[in-house]
Amino acid sequence: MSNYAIETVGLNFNFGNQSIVKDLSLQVPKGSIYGFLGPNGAGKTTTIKILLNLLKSPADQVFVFGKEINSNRIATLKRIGALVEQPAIYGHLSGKENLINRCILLGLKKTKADEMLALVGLTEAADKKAGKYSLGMKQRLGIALALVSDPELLLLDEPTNGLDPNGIIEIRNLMIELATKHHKTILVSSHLLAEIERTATHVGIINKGQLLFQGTIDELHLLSKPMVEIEVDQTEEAAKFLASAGYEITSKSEIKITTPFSSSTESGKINTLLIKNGFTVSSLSKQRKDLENLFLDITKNN
Ligand SMILES: Nc1ncnc2c1ncn2[C@@H]1O[C@H](COP(=O)(O)OP(=O)(O)OP(=O)(O)O)[C@@H](O)[C@H]1O
Repeated sequence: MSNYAIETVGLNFNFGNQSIVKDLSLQVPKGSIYGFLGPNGAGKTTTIKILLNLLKSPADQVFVFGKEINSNRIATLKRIGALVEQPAIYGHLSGKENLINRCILLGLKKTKADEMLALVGLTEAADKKAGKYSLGMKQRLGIALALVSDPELLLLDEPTNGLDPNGIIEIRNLMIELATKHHKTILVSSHLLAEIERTATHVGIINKGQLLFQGTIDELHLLSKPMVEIEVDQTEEAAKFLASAGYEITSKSEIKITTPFSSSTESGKINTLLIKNGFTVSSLSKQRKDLENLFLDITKNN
């Protein structure tokens, strides 16, 4: 049995003669929150639509819970809940009525509506017209609608797009709760790493339809090389001096210089060298490149 909720094997997809997804091999482990990252136009929505069989993939390139999607369409889709682009909500109906409608459509008990409202934290707003909901509440209702059928896999396409910081935190917490308490596998797309780095257990980064990185969030962290940040006076001269002493200068501003970290002893040597040569070092610290910059680097070089 496959350990992956989703596996694509060298997936290719074209719109006309434009190649949109290129040799994409995604591996989304069961139970993970998989952050599917890439800048605008990278091919995230297209891939999610392929996973939902809204766009047809070539045979034997897309597997959901180990089953080829084209030949197991209905059975597979029953196991997936999705929020792609705008949630399909009736604005003139309350949140609860929207959910009841969905329950009727799927032949489920209406009591499921209350359960879903509680799950996404909308119980108090149950009877309010959904058209009057804030953007964040609409997204949560969209997720509740996707969850009605109790799917094992949830595909969320940029669910935090346009939300304020509170809305982002609410969706983030909801995803964590769904994965940890309700054992859902979640694939969530975003163009901002910062939005999902505290939520995701795994990350796939794509640009121009190609996978540039895939691994656990810890593996991504390992890629970010540690640096030594030195706050010093006369940065221009200090940088020249360090360069002449054989140190690589990665960046320099009016107040600080950065150089790659090699060891604590080496950092100590830099400190001593600067002080002995008349510079005033006000601080020297080891820093890791933040993930957002790492993400920009990975996508920029593609
Ligand atoms: N129906 C379509 N017909 C032709 N080209 C399309 C169609 N849908 C998307 N594209 C193109 O496919 C590429 C990938 O688009 P996609 O929406 O998958 O990217 P994305 O990573 O989701 O970006 P965003 O974050 O902007 O939504 C873009 O160049 C887009 O213009």
